[in-house]
Amino acid sequence: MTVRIIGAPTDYGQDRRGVDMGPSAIRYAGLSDALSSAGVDAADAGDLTVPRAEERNPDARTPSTGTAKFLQEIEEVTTALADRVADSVAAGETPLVLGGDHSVAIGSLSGSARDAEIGAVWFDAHGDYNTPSTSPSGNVHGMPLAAVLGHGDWEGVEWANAPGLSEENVAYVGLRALDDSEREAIRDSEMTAYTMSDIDERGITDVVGAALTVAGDGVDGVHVSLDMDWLDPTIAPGVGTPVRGGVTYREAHHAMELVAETDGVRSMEVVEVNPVLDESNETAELATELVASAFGKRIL
Ligand SMILES: NC(=[NH2+])NCCC[C@H](N)C(=O)O
Ligand SMILES: [Mn+2]
Ligand SMILES: [Mn+2]
Repeated sequence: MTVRIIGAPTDYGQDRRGVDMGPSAIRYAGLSDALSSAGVDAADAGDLTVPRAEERNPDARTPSTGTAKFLQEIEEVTTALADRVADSVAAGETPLVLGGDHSVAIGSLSGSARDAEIGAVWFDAHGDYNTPSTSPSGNVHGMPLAAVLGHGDWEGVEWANAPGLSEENVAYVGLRALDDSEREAIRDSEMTAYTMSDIDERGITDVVGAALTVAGDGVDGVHVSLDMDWLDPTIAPGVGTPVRGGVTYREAHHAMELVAETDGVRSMEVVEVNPVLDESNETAELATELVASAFGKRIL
């Protein structure tokens, strides 16, 4: 199996600078070697070209509601990313996107879903199901799932919609921080949502197994989206929107080991690593380890 590494060094989806350095931090943590030790061929396509915010639209950082900040920039980045991801899948590879903030998922998912039906497992503290009118922050990293599914204001926004992904094949794992409107929208949707409480009650093995089944049901493949704030901030401090009560080190590894066992992984992304907020690159190192587990690395 060839894993095609695609860096997406963008921070346009949120307010805390530095997450654009995520791809460097993850490579520096030894991603290629970790993938080789998992037994896959790693081919690094380098980074997408992302224009600096300072050159573009500095005023757009002013907090606002009723909007989606840097939407023009995000459209440019994610449409370029979608092409790279689609090309990689078409070449028989498995693309691995390195964020960047979670807005990159718009590109990963629409690229992976081009000419195909896919499912998605969303490992995240957050629902990322806001629309410009429901978002409390205007940050697009809180909206990518709504965008690709065409929910609310995102309906008919062609560059952002991924018609090959339907709600029935989306499963969240580890939710614990939802905005009120988001909570309602997720309940009303056809998506399956496993919260941290479900993990407490059923255990990680059961929950991840169920999520993979939902995502993989009747589709051509599954996209795995790993937001590093899914983990507890004590082990993954280098993220912009940390939330207490996340999964442990072992739960995370075991979840990724289960991902590797499915065989159906079509594409993956690891996002929200912010080296500026990190402690000696430990979040990037953990991201690297988890990716290796997701691609088959085993203890014995
Ligand atoms: N990918 C993330 N870290 N998303 C955090 C989203 C936080 C909040 N729900 C918002 O929409 O602003
Ligand atoms: Mn998150
Ligand atoms: Mn997220």
